Amino acid sequence: MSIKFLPPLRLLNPSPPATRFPLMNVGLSINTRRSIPIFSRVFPFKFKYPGYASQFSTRSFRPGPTGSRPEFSRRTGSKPERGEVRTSKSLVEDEAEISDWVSDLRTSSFRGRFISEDESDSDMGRRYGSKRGPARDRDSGSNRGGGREGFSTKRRRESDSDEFGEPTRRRTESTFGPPRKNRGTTGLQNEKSGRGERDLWFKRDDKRVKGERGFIDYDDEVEGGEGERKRLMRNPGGLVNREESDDDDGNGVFEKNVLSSTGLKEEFDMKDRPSMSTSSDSFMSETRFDQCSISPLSLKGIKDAGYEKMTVVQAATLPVIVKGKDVLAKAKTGTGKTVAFLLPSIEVVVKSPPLDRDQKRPPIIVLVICPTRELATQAATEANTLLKYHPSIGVQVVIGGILVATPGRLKDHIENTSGFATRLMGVKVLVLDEADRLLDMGFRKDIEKIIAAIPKQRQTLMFSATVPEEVRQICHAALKRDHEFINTVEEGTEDTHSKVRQTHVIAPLDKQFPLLYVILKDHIADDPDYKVIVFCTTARVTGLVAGLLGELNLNIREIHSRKGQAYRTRVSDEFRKSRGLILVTSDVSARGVDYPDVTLVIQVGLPASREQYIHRLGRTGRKGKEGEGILLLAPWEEFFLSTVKDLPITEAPMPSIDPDTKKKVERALSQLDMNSKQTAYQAWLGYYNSQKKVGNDKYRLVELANEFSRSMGLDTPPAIPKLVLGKMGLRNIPGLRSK
Ligand SMILES: Nc1ncnc2c1ncn2[C@@H]1O[C@H](COP(=O)(O)OP(=O)(O)OP(=O)(O)O)[C@@H](O)[C@H]1O
Repeated sequence: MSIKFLPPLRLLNPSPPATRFPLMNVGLSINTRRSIPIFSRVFPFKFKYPGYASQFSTRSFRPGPTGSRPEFSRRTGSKPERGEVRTSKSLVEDEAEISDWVSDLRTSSFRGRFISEDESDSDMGRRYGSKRGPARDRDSGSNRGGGREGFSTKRRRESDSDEFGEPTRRRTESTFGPPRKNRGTTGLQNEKSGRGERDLWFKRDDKRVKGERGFIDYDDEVEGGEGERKRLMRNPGGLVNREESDDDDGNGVFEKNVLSSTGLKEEFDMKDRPSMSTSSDSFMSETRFDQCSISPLSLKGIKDAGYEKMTVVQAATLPVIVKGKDVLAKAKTGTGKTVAFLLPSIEVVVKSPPLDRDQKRPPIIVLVICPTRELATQAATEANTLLKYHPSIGVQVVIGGILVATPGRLKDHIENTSGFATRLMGVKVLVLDEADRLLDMGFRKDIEKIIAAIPKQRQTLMFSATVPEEVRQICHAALKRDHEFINTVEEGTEDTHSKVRQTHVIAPLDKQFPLLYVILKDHIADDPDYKVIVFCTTARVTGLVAGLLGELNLNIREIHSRKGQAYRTRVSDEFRKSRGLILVTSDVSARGVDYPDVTLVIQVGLPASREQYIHRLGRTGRKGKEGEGILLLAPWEEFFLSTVKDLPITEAPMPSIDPDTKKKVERALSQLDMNSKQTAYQAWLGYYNSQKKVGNDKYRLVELANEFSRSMGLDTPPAIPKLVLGKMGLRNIPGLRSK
């Protein structure tokens, strides 16, 4: 598989000097934990280590009206505070499902042209002495920031990874205004926490001003099926589901090259790390982008995107990242993490010395890894937005690029594409988006390979809405020891948004289809502008539920691995723009997908993990909006609630199912074709077989599967191929029929 580089855009003019970062006023409480290996501690107000003391002013923090704690508890290193290494359960299908959503992005929308011009004419080049010649890692050869440990040194049980699907982001349109291109202002500008703000002071003390130029080159590929395959090899129970999604483990490779920017940048130091006001759900800071040391051309792109103020995670991480620190950042869903890692990464490209224009293979300077192709696409789209004006700055020399990729294909290229490994030697910034997902067993081997293929001397950024303890324990594999853990989720508050009401309904399987119908009907009656996502456990079960709801005349769309790329892209776009629609989906849509204004998220059946519950729920209540989440479980799945007991999930009053509704649902079920029930049954069995708490007792598992079969209106459970039963370890279990 080869990577084709499309002609990049031309840069026209050097950019004027960037503004510095004088003041950062963030409107939210942030926990920034500074951690140092061995002495991992939380220093909410006081920074014990001299290196940081110099960065933070001794000014007292002004507490917010809530009198809350300070922000930025910072931790360096990732020594676990407590708690065991949580095992992760291997599964299953859907993370590779998204693979082909984005083929349209191979089109010219991302293409530009590259015209190399004589740099000597560049005003910037004259003034700031930009060098020509091959890009090089200025810091190569040393690892001043501290060592990184290999995965092998970390404890983690390999047998059970507990996540299985991560979707993607897409953000062509914002809930806060017209499509990005036309947006002038956004509602976000008005979304202040209003609760006790504190100032963040920054001081520029290393006043290096440089010319910069960049070349963005982007190759987005299908997510790594390989890692998933390996994972499933270890977990035969997952094979059934994986087989469901094998068909979309796309081989498509598409790319764009965007010639990026030149900007003049003054480096800044953060003098003070101020406190934030404490609205646990306000995600906006008081800091405007134009107060920051960002190249003016990026600022123009930001303005066009309708962004004026930074979100809290952006304000919290930018000053640390631009100082060159490794960062592990945790911020709630839908709070702008993508821009948080892209913006400073772009600045690194912009600052890099120019390449010899004859260089055929410009190095990759920033490597962004996302678990799914869709997420990679969204990140690239966001990068494109931020880089919108960079092509006009007239840079004549390509100096390097940004590559957004999924782990599997990236690994393939490292192994099979000639010259690719050399290009990777230019990597200065590695970003792991959805870091916890990328570090779990499904991807870890690929990530190890990738990390081995890029320079040790680099900056690494990891972002996610969930950072479980085991990730903190293994993150040294990628991060320097003195990295900072920036947690924007205030300690003592939930990982979910308080504006999202969460309830659970416990009902036996035979009641679940009618209940789902009643819940949806009620919601539609309440809110004519409804926009609902229904998450199901596997692709096949998703197909079945979609079929059923369609038979019941609800306005539904479905997205899962069994649907082709063009269909998914179309449905995804439609759902993004529409109201009055229900999206029935598997976990391909669980992480990162940026659908605006989702009013309700329903999760049917056991979520693969606590993290997966949080990410799925995070499809609603984005950018500070309200939302609702309902978790529909069978009584034997109730144990899951203990894994999310810190979240405010209350018991919902049991909706009543009248006899007519019951009959209507039964009739609709009887209309569904037998094949969809058979495949759903098999997939259901595979999914729960891989869920330790359910799958450990095979006899009980089969009883439950047959209960599910009856809930679909079948008197006799469908027969399953012997081979599949063997792989699942279910041969000779009473109650199963084989063929
Ligand atoms: N400073 C900003 N002002 C206004 N909107 C912003 C800003 N930064 C990002 N956004 C928008 O906020 C939305 C959510 O951003 P993003 O998808 O990056 O969130 P996230 O934190 O990565 O979510 P998830 O955890 O679900 O992946 C996007 O539509 C994005 O365009």
